[in-house]
Amino acid sequence: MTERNEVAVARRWVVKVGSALLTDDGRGLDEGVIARLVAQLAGLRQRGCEVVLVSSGAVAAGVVRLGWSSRPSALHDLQAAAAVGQSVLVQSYENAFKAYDIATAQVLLGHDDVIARDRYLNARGTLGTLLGLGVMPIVNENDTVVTDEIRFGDNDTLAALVANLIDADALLLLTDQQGLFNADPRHDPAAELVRQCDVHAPELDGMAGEGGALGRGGMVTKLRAARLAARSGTETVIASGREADIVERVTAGEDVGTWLRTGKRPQNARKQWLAGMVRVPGSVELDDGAVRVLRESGRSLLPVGVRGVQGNFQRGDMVACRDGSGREVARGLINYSAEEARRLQGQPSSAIEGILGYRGDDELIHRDNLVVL
Ligand SMILES: Nc1ncnc2c1ncn2[C@@H]1O[C@H](COP(=O)(O)OP(=O)(O)O)[C@@H](O)[C@H]1O
Ligand SMILES: N[C@@H](CCC(=O)OP(=O)(O)O)C(=O)O
Repeated sequence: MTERNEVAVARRWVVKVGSALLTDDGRGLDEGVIARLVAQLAGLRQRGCEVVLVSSGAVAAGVVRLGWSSRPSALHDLQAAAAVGQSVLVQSYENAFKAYDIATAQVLLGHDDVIARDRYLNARGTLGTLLGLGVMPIVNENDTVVTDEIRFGDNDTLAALVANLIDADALLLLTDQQGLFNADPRHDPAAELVRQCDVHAPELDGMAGEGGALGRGGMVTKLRAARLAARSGTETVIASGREADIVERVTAGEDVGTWLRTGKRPQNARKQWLAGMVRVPGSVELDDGAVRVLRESGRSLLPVGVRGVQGNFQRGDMVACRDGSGREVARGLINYSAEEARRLQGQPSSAIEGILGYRGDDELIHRDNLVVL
């Protein structure tokens, strides 16, 4: 068993492909790279893994499709290019995945979708459903509407947030270098590849440099992304998308690229992250049965087990769950507003539609979004 076994056991993957790799030295999409990548991702799926693809390349593809000679600098031109190029990009992927009988889904996310908790739950639900359906989600930033202040800019950060969102076991950042070197190899020919390191090791900060002409963030954002991904216990590997069979080799646990180790089990880390959320605008009081079920069987909280609702909160807010004596037994992200929760308390989930007039989630708080204290 190699040390990379912790990577090889990963079943849920986020694979991110950067512009530097995809875009044929700025001349548009490199269809050869896309075809090879898609073949490998189809293979990963065949081996029983779930995959979400985060792909850059919209702006570069749009610039070429519009017949422009270089990447513009004005925001609206960049957004127009992204809108045009995104169609080209997903069309290329859809064509390529079709050969493997895999349907694709375009998922465009912005900052609010992964930070605001109601949208967070929606994005999480949709991605989970797509994975369950065997579809390949292809994620990019919603470049057309984001403004400078709130854009991720680089897709490394977006990929890490997607990894948090779906509790990915591992994140693979494919770029144009073999991995993270101890200095930028473009400027230092003696630079050596870091094969593995604790993701939080401070010495990594001095090694990671800026990106090239095409990519946006360089290794700085890849390192930051690996640290973000570690919050949900996700292991990160940075590797070269130019190397043959790279996806297969990384996912099989071969010692290739740079492995940034989290050193923590996924579930614990995600729960720690949830537990660390500071704003708790309300609480629900549970009956004894619900307290027992949460404590002993780690199940979801259903409306039927709730006796009272305090405070004012929205869907997606963190809410404390208290026992009859007011002691906090758990906390989690709630699926309904305070006003709705008040109407649902004590009721069976089958009554939700009749009470609210729409069919929401069966659970008040799903067990994946619940931390028992
Ligand atoms: N320590 C380092 N090790 C490897 N690459 C580095 C390092 N520091 C900076 N880089 C640069 O980061 C670039 C990859 O990032 P980037 O251009 O943003 O690509 P992508 O589009 O794949 O995200 C590499 O081409 C490399 O020149
Ligand atoms: N959303 C942008 C990608 C931003 C970008 O270049 O990211 P990356 O190459 O991953 O650093 C696009 O599709 O053009």
